[in-house]
Amino acid sequence: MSCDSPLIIALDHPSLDAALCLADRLDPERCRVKVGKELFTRSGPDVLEALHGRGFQVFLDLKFHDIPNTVAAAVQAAAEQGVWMVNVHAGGGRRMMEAARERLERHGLETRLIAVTVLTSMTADDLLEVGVSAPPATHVERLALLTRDCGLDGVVCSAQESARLRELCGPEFLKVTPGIRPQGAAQGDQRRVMTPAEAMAAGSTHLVVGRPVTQAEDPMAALLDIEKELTPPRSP
Ligand SMILES: O=c1ccn([C@@H]2O[C@H](COP(=O)(O)O)[C@@H](O)[C@H]2O)c(=O)[nH]1
Repeated sequence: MSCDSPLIIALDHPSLDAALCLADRLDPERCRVKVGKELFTRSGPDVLEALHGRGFQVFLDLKFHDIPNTVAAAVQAAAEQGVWMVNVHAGGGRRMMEAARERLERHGLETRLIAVTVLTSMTADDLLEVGVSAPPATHVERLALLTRDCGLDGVVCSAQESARLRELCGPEFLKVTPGIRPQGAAQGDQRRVMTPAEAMAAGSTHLVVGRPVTQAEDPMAALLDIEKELTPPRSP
């Protein structure tokens, strides 16, 4: 099933049952879903089959980061399971990203391939501690340009960087942005955050939303509020 919405709901649940319990309340025409490390490690590919069976387009967010041959094989394995999108870490470098992209092309696999730039939980101080003295926005730009050069479809970045990346890499280059926090929502471990409306205005192409929906007392009401925030008011 195809979906026009920019929303990707992160199914960060500890079991297949818990993830499907939420998925069964979502409409695959109104959002995509994301399967990350916890859920995939616990449930394996079964979760992908279950979500595909319900008509969802799935972003498999395993952020592969390894030598080129290993990452290319992992990306191929993900794509062969029919996921809509898969990702690697841009920090794995040019040869790694090119190997992954070439592997998909060679096998005629149409899964979108994107690269994580700087995690949305990271600040300038965090980067400094791992040897990156550039501010997050500068490092994101550098990694996004490299990602585009390697022929990938886009990046994971924070919405705070979307406007600049739209200028640098063009509107078609995907800007998938976690760290989305509706007004008043708990920030948790995220650091570079924006509200849903701000993120769309800044040029994000997709918004990844986890806890503000999954941990809400009423997840469907929380999701509806976000959808309303994203729907432009109709002119009289
Ligand atoms: O830079 C990144 C890359 C991935 N994520 C993932 O997105 C969701 C965000 O969840 P929230 O609960 O809305 O914070 C989560 O699955 C992360 O693994 C990210 O946050 N930042």
